[in-house]
Amino acid sequence: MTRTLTARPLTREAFAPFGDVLDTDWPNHFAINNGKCERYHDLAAVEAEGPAARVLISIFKGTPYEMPLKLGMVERHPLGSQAFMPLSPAPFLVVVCPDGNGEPGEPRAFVTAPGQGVSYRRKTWHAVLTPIGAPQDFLVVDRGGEGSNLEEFFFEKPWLVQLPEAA
Ligand SMILES: NC(=O)N[C@@H](O)C(=O)O
Ligand code: NI
Repeated sequence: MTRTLTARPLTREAFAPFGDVLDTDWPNHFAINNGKCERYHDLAAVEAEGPAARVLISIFKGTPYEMPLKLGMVERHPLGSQAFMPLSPAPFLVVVCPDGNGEPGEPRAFVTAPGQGVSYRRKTWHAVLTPIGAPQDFLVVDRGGEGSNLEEFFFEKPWLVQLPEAA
């Protein structure tokens, strides 16, 4: 029997065990540049550990996945965080799992608000970047350097992740 879960709207509180939400619903903000700009400060910590570690800024041009998502694999980055900030105001699907002795526990699925991003904390199990309905570009901040920064886990039975409106 296929295991199904339904994504719910992303909130800072629900996502807190897995990382940080990137949006301007954030108390730590202040005017800069003579008041011509508002800085939403320190939304997430960037982690970059291990040999020759450095922080990378990249652009990912993502292709949408068919929904409901057939989730067969989650991954994690033991040496660094990974942040995805969409360059267009469309929701995308975020799936994370708690860790249980080095293996992912039951997934939790979220749909971002348009324009909202996420930063996965180091070692957080997550599905790969999952745009919904149309191609979407993202600014990505993650860890470069030597050593392997990728662990993958393949579920014995895939999860079926549906969007809220499909529930
Ligand atoms: N492979 C890669 O850089 N991206 C993944 O880590 C991902 O989370 O999408
Ligand atoms: Ni990743």
